[in-house]
Amino acid sequence: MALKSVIVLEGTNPHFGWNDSGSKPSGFPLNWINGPEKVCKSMSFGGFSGFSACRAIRNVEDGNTSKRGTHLERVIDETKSSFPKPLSVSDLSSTADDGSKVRISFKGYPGSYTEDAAFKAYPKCETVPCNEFEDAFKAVELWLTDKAVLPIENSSSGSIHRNYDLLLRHRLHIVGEVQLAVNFCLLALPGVRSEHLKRVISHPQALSLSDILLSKLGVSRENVDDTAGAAQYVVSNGLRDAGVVASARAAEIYGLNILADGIQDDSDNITRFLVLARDPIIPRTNTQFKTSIVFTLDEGPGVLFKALAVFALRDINLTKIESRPQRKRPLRVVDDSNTGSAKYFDYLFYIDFEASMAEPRAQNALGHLQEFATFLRILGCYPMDTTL
Ligand SMILES: O=C(O)C(=O)C[C@]1(C(=O)O)C=C[C@@H](O)C=C1
Repeated sequence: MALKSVIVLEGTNPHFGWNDSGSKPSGFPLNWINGPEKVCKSMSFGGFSGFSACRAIRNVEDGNTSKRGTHLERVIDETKSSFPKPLSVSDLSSTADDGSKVRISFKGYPGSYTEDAAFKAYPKCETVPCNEFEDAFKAVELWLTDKAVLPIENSSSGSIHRNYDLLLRHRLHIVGEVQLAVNFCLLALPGVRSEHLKRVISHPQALSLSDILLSKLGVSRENVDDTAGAAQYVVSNGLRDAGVVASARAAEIYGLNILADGIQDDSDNITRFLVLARDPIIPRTNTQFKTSIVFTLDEGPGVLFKALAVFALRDINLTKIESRPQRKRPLRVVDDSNTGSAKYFDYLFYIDFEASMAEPRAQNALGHLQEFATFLRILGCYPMDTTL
């Protein structure tokens, strides 16, 4: 697959000169990290460039929905004439605007759990394997794919921090989430039995979450980038002393036998994935929506308490809070005349809350937060995945 060089303009969504050959992905992951990293400097809602979240939420009066609809709806209406149409919730089907299949980039090999998540969201999608998470983002930004799917947290091992950082560094929008019950299998080449295994290869998370069985087998563990990549590696090198922790679908794709099924230590092993796109979807209220934001605060007693109170005051349920170091400014030096200068770690706070940006209470909560947040960006407003 050849790559055309394109210019990326921030905040607009022109169709670039990418010529889609229509060919199926070869199965070899894409890898082309070479452009300058784009760092988010300003706060914006969705893809509506020129309209900051500050502007979108500040002028909204509590509970005020005029005949013309909410302020946010007016902003969207005003924006329609000059910008491409945002994706709608109905775009969570398997057809793109031009009727072709949705192309989804993901990190890993065919047969990985992330690819399973893409198929759960878009059963007929065409998946595009990538070498790195960043490649999956860039594939969308360069119009090579329509969407990207990436893991964000696991019920047992917690957050995938790298992807929180990438969400901020790139300007894609969260347009959906997928919750997947991850069922690990122990795989090996045909004819190999578990007592022949000296080592087991997989993604570090898959190995650590299958600790009970692997300890019983007394095998050594070898980390690779993804579960399906481990299956491919064992097959292509004909390794008869090595097992793999991966999915039943990976066993089928690479011709491995399943020696044990459901080997995860916790029977409830759920990974949550995000679906990202160039454009946001229009927030609605006819189904349960979630909104994801990232913000920073000044130092001071109770500032995080105040930030969280803007949601509690409006009866908005928080489903996730994560903090990450501000890599651009990891330390804040504060001059205190009594004790000298103090050094604080500076954090970004990521919050998911259960409300749609079409609801006044969500707009009001963010308007309130904006009064004391030093930075605020809405990462996306999207339908909740309530299925497993
Ligand atoms: O290796 C894979 O198959 C993946 O899709 C990645 C990933 C992850 O990074 O969290 C996804 C779910 C599994 O729990 C293990 C690994």
